[in-house]
Amino acid sequence: ISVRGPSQEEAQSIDQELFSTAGFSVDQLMELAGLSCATAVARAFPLDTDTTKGRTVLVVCGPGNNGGDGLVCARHLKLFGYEPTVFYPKRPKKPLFQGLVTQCHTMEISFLDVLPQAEALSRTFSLVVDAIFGFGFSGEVREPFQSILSTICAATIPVASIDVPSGIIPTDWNEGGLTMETFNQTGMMDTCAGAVRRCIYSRGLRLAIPQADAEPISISLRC
Ligand SMILES: NC(=O)C1=CN([C@@H]2O[C@H](COP(=O)(O)OP(=O)(O)OC[C@H]3O[C@@H](n4cnc5c(N)ncnc54)[C@H](OP(=O)(O)O)[C@@H]3O)[C@@H](O)[C@H]2O)[C@@H](O)CC1
Ligand SMILES: [K+]
Repeated sequence: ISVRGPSQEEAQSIDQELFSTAGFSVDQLMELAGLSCATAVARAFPLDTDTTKGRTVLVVCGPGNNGGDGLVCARHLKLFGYEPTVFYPKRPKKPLFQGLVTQCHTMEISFLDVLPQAEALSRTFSLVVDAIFGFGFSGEVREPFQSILSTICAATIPVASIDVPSGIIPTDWNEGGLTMETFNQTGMMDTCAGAVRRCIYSRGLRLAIPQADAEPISISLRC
């Protein structure tokens, strides 16, 4: 796999620019990001209506805005005909996130209290959407997310990562792109190589809002 994209710093500055000069709000951008990701998932993993499992998607959400993207993504996947289930172990007490959870409940999206073991997870779901960490991630992965990532990595189903595979610090990607070697250098992702090989990468938000005067950002993906 080889991915080229903006660095952590560039991604953060693009978002800051969208908030300030371009006048967008967080919930607007989050809605756009979640919809873009659901669209990318539907394209990469088309709905299989022949089996119950073919509709099932587990969306694992982290405590920041990447997790918010995941909640929006789950809602749109449901509208597209999938059966998303959400695992959201650490929930911020901000109205934005509480509203997103309420919206999922209203749409009869189930929430898990406990993440199943890798084998049960692979048997029950056709895909994991990884909305655990995005460009706000830093340092070593702390619990409970270390165990959660290990379980996801041990599962045999594909993983679709929103913004960036969780556990990766997206710096210096533009030098040679993000390669399997890069994944292997980042402790956590070492054990995840199998899962990463099967992941898609969606940075829908920044693709969806072109700026006429902006430097083009090249993103490419080969699996
Ligand atoms: N800019 C925007 O508003 C928009 C951005 N968008 C999306 O937001 C993403 C960036 O969001 P973000 O900045 O909230 O960071 P994110 O990656 O979700 O993680 C932060 C959380 O993770 C935690 N955490 C960190 N390191 C950790 C560790 N080692 N081990 C364990 N926990 C750790 C950290 O916890 P804390 O350090 O506070 O305890 C914090 O709670 C971006 O990638 C895109 O998907 C879109 O929604 C559009 C609007
Ligand atoms: K992610």
